[in-house]
Amino acid sequence: MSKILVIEDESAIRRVLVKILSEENDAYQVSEAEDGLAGIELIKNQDYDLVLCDIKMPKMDGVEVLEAAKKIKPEIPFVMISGHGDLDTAVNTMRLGAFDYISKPPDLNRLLNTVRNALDKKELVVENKRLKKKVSKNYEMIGDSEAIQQIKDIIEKVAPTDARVLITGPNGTGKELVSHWLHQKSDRSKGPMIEVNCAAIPSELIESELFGHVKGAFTSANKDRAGKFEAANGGTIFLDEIGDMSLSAQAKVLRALQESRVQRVGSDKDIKVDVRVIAATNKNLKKEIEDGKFREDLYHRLAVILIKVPALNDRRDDIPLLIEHFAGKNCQRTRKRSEKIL
Ligand SMILES: Nc1ncnc2c1ncn2[C@@H]1O[C@H](COP(=O)(O)OP(=O)(O)OP(=O)(O)O)[C@@H](O)[C@H]1O
Repeated sequence: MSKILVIEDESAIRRVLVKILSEENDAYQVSEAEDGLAGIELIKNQDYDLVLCDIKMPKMDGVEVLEAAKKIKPEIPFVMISGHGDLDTAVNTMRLGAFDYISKPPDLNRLLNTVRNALDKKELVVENKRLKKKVSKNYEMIGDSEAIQQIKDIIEKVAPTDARVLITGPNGTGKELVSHWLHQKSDRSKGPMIEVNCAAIPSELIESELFGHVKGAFTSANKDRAGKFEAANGGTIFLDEIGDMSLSAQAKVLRALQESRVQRVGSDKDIKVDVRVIAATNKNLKKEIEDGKFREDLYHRLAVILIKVPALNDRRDDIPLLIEHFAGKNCQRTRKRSEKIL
């Protein structure tokens, strides 16, 4: 069922619109308001999937209705109805967030197409929200221990800055989870989050993977290819297991960090990139530096903020919560009833 509201002060046009829409589809449930004030009251109290709104009306005009509705229910698409003298205003309302406009007298085909498109868009917006919620649920960080609280506090403080972060801790302790939240809570969250597992890529391929290559740079390079740094432009790159990166790749990453530029393998052309770097490792990088396996200058560039995720052994209070969480998830997946275990 799609709930549509028609706000129009000219009763003849309002009646025509309500009739056309109600007869077009049984799933359209159409309500009407005879002016902007009555319309905005209905929008406040009901959930509409679409509003058709006249521009020129007494008391509160269509632009004011649109602006007020965007503040309280921004997800509702608006289709503006424009008369003779207000076509320019109709075009301008698109900048204020209107989905589209139709002219009076309404052309049947255009009206129905616009209504269908607007309803589709609403569905997509709602679906998108639902999926985002689901994704963030999958990334929920469980734990009440002081260590986890501190990590959450640091994430809140550091995420909105562009500071580089090095996350250390044993395998499986949630380093990737921390990197996810650093990205999600940053201004870059609308940009890409590109993850590279440096340990999983053979050392001879890592440079091409990170920085891309040009055709002919090596035997299998049969076309130009962008690397992960370019793909992460405007967002975040997560270099997981950075302690396993070769020294020559480390040198190139260092240059990328210092100059915010990369060069594809086989090319000497600089490409500017705007990328926030988050790295993680389960290795003791200080020890790796002593052994000559990790560059000290790179360490200092990466560890502007250092987040240490402790092993579960050092935060045993979190174990029952994690057991409940994973058991519950498993029950959901297998559609079994979850029971309290501990
Ligand atoms: N505190 C937590 N709350 C909920 N799930 C967690 C938590 N810590 C870890 N997990 C889950 O455990 C799994 C491993 O976590 P994650 O990949 O973040 O660890 P990691 O430290 O990056 O591991 P690795 O060193 O192997 O890359 C993931 O499925 C993650 O969602």
